[in-house]
Amino acid sequence: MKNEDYAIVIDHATVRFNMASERIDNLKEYFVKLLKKELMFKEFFALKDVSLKVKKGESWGIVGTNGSGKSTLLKLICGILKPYKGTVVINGSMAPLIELGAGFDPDLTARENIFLNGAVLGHDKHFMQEHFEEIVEFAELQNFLDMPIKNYSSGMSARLGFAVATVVRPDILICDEVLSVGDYAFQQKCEKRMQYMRECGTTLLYVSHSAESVKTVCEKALWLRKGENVMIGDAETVMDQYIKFLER
Ligand SMILES: Nc1ncnc2c1ncn2[C@@H]1O[C@H](COP(=O)(O)OP(=O)(O)OP(=O)(O)O)[C@@H](O)[C@H]1O
Repeated sequence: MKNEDYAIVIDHATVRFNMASERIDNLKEYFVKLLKKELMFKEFFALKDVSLKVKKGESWGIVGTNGSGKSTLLKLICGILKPYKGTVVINGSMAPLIELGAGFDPDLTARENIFLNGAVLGHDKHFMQEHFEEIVEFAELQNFLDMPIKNYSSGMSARLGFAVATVVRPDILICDEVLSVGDYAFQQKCEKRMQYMRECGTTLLYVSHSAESVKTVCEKALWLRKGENVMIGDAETVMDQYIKFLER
């Protein structure tokens, strides 16, 4: 297979963080230690030698317990983090839904934020005007449009974020657990939209703690544990093994 047939190629990627190895209580203490070169760090590898090849149009679930490296992997793919070792190659436009409220200004109203978030995703004002009603309708927030986002609940922000990110079909849609804060009915609606996008050819990466949701939405899955790739394969098989591991 040629490289352009893949949406994402991650080759032996390692992500390293420097973590302070002692407690520092304030900024002054930090700078004194920094100037005296007394700051002690220890290395922490959030991802260790992970490889993944995602073909265009495939849908992948990424699973693992808390702290296993799922968000780190998504941030690596979105370019928020750079690999310490290894490489990441992306082919196509990307709509990342990674952190709740990312791309929103809390002091602006929902109406203003729709345009702001649209601009962050590369859509001009005219385009956003054209799709405004559709976004609001999907998010079901007609009555809250003139409220600042800081007064939104986490579920309401997630609705709006998902509605804006999926108004056009991106080549690659990346969904972290932002959807888990939505209520059941909205999660079902998002699942349906993800399935529809998948049918239209969008490549999907989806982090979820719900095995059922991953099985419904994804054909493939990657299971991470302590930053390492435990299992990779079709979603049914990986999820069954993962559930067995959780139930031990
Ligand atoms: N900026 C950072 N600096 C230091 N360590 C970090 C940083 N970001 C993440 N980590 C560490 O990397 C590890 C993986 O974190 P990550 O957020 O990728 O886990 P996760 O699988 O998404 O977890 P969760 O299910 O809780 O969301 C954790 O141990 C976390 O503490």
